[in-house]
This record gives sequence, structure tokens and C-alpha cells, in this order.
Amino acid sequence: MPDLRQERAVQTRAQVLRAAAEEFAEKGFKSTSIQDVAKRVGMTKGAVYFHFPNKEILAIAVVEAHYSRWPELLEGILAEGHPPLDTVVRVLDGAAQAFATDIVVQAGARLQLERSLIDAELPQPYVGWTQLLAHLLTSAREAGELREGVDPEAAARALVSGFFGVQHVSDTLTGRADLLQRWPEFRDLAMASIRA
Ligand SMILES: CCC[C@@H]1OCC(CO)=C1C(=O)O
Repeated sequence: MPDLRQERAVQTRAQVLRAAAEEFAEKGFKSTSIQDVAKRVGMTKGAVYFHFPNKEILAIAVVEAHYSRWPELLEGILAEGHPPLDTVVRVLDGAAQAFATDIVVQAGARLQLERSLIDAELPQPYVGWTQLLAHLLTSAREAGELREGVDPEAAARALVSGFFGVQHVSDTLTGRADLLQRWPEFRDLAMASIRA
């Protein structure tokens, strides 16, 4: 018999995390209180503190949930067996979709922007994406898909900066409403410059 109490606790933690993501995405770290999160999820403050002893720990959990999306996304695309450069495009298109629609991803991005205001050890931003793309772009070079002279590490850094900039500009100007139009504009330019 599965431990129903354990199952309940896992569900409650997930509900609190989502409510916190909605609050953080909307108002930012400083303007969000545990009380706001509790009210949003329809629980007592004590119930929230049981899962997350303070707001900093809650912010870390939201940022970690944000980053947990990417290995899942990559796994699904790798299973489809596309050539490496096509995989790069699909992974970044998937990330754009997530930034446009996933409140946990949006909250994680905002918390990372506010990291200097948060007294917590948040994961270092951008490095995970850079390593992921550098690995795929190295495979693309080995498969002859990259233009002569394109360095996979440099291209990975440029793609991460470009993607970050596009989603940030879109968020600032339209709350990411135009992200799925704006992202392909940059993507097509960038891919044309590195494709063999
Ligand atoms: C794929 C671009 C990188 C991505 O853009 C926003 C953000 C949030 O911190 C990112 C990260 O930390 O890697």
C-alpha cells in the first residue's frame, strides 16, 4: 500500500511550489511573502513553512524546478534521433515554448535576474545551457554540419546570450507575448551564420 501521507506531502509541496512561482513571476522575490503564497494555494503559513522553512529556500526550489525542465526537454528530442544541428534548433525552440508558457520557467528566470537581492546560493545561470549546446555543436562539427572555422564553444556562448536577450526583450516589452515570433528571427540569423 503506497504511503498515502507521503504522496499527499509530495502533492502539497508541488502545489506550494507552483503558487510560489506564480507569485515570484508576478511580483518578484522582495514583494512576495510566504503569506501571499499560502493565500494563493489556500493553505496556512505553517503548512507552507513545513515544506519550505523560509522564502530563500522556496526561491532555490523554484529555480531548481526551472532548471529541471531542460534535461527532460533534451531527452525527449534526443529520442527522436535528429542530426545534431537540428537537435540544437529543436531544443532552443522547446526552451522558447517553455519561456512563453511555463510559469515555473518564467519565475526561475526572474529570480535569476534578482539573484543579487536574494540571500541564497542560486545555481549559476547560463552555464548549463552553454555546456549543453557546446556538446551538441561539437557533434554537429564532427558531422560536418558547421561552417568551416566555427568554434562550438564560442557558438554555444553566443546562442545562450542571444536566447537570453530575446526572451528578456520580449518579456520587458510584451510579457513574452511575442516571444514565439521574436525567437525565430534571432534563431534563423544565428543558424544561417554557423550552418555549413
Ligand atoms: C538558453 C538561455 C539561457 C537562459 O535564459 C534565461 C535563463 C535564466 O537564468 C537562462 C539560464 O539560466 O540558462
